[in-house]
Amino acid sequence: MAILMDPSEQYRWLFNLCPNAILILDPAEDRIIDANQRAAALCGQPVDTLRSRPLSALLPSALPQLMAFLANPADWQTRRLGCTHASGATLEVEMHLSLMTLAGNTSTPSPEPPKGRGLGATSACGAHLIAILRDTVAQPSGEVSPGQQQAWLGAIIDSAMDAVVVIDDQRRVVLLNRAAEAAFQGGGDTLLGLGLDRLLSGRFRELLALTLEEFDRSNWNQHFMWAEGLTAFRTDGEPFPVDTSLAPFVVDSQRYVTLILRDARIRQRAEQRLAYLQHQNARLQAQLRAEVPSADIIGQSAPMQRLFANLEQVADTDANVLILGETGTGKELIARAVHRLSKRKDEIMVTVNCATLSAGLIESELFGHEKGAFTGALARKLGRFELADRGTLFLDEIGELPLDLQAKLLRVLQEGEFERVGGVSVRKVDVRLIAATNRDLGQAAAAGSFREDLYYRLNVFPIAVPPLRERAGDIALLANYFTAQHSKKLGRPIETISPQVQDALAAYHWPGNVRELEHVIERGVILNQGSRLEAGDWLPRANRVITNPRVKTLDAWEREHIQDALQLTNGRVSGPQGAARLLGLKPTTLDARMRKLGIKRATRKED
Ligand SMILES: Nc1ncnc2c1ncn2[C@@H]1O[C@H](COP(=O)(O)OP(=O)(O)OP(=O)(O)O)[C@@H](O)[C@H]1O
Repeated sequence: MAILMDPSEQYRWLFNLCPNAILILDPAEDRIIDANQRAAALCGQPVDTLRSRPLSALLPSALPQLMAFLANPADWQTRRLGCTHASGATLEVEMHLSLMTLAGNTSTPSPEPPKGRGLGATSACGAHLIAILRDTVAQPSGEVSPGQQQAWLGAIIDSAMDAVVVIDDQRRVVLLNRAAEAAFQGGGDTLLGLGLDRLLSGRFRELLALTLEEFDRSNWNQHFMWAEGLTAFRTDGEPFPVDTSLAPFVVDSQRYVTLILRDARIRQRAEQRLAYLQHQNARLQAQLRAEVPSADIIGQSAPMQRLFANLEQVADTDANVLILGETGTGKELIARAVHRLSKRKDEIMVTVNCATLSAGLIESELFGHEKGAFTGALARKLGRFELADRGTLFLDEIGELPLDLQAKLLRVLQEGEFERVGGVSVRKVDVRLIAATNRDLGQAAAAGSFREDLYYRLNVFPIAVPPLRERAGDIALLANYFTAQHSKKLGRPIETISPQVQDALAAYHWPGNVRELEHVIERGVILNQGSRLEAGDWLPRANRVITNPRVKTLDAWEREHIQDALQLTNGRVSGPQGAARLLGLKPTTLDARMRKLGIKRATRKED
């Protein structure tokens, strides 16, 4: 550790740092002139008290020896003698004496002894003695002298991996550790006293100036600043990137700032590693999902057979796929099947539900953001496009994507390029897009709420998933499939479904499609006692008959239907007793619908 101080301060500092107890004695006046911290600790008295004590009280047995020394300094050897502690106890110490003239020269021993005899004669020639005491008894454990503490602190600062630099309020370097010497490639002799500005980039200097102003405003009270992405220069002018913390402190009314400089390349490497791990994590999660046997796609009806044929045709091309269909018809299941049957099956499939992300978040979710791009962007984040690189991105409910993001999405589809939020560099990805919606996108495009060019780009290969009511033949198949699944899961011995149940299921309109059917069957399995699934209150009631469809818009009908469901569930939206389950919708989808239709949630406490 290198340090810059004025000479008298430096003397005091070194004096106190010395691991031996030092006393400056005036034998003629029989008094102790000065003592260091170690001497104070050894004698058990503060320095000020020691200074006023007669030395005959502190070193009674030493007086004859002192006189002998003054008579013939050449004879002096290190002596063992007793020293009195504040408590009255006698300590065993070794004493080494040197002669000090008033001019400050020391001699050990002096070749020319002072003239005269005795204490008075010594004083007359203006000589003082330096007595170095070393206690010969081991230091009791745990007791650390201030000098030792200073030495330790110096060693600790030197062992820090980060560069530590202390500057005064003129920005001159007054202390630096070994790491700082290595970082700046200069020793204490070059750097101490140097204006630190010479080693900082313009931006760093500005930051330092602003920080000092800030410290001034806070009256130099403890305050901490942190900045990243700065540049400092080695003494040979070579730049290096740093992150830094700045902390002010005051000693004897002098103001200082400690700068801890960390090589920013360490952080940058850690960030790259984090990005890689995020990517790996997403990839492994996707693999895990793919390994969980996903529900087979059940369907023997003619529309489903046509769908399967289309799906196989498009899967191993890289064409974008648009899956259309009412809610709960199995669009996500189809999207997974397209990915599984494609060349990208060993890569990740990343899913984003555009309806569940707030308008403010969706851009950074899709495209990522740079650190500090907006309030709360504390770290760089990869977007779903980057995570899906080389794999598939499934954009569910794409009809809900805000218009401004539709333009950005179009650019990725056309050029495979985008920028992170708050970023300037263009990123390239290789992503296959599968999108799904239950809205009529063609109509939305005609009405201007969806970009026409994007619609055409997505609509290259549309797959329409038929609603359950158009494939009545699949209802029994699906009912058997879900009964077997849920019986197994719930440990029920159900093997068949009664004809009444089959009839009721076939007669129902299934507005919530397959999801609704699955939930109904699950309820039936829970309530059923025997080995055959029997009819009961759990079956859906007869369909609502729309007597005069022209008096109500579809939205009004939907609003009323959702409100009915909410009334039945006491306003509860999600969970097993929630309206979403009753309607065969995902809670997030129901939430989005309610927002769109202006239906307010009564309470949120249970969700
Ligand atoms: N043909 C099918 N065979 C077996 N299970 C199916 C089938 N179709 C749908 N399901 C099941 O129905 C539920 C709803 O399916 P999915 O989430 O794929 O529908 P969706 O059309 O994407 O719904 P939403 O429009 O609400 O996003 C899932 O549990 C799914 O496994």
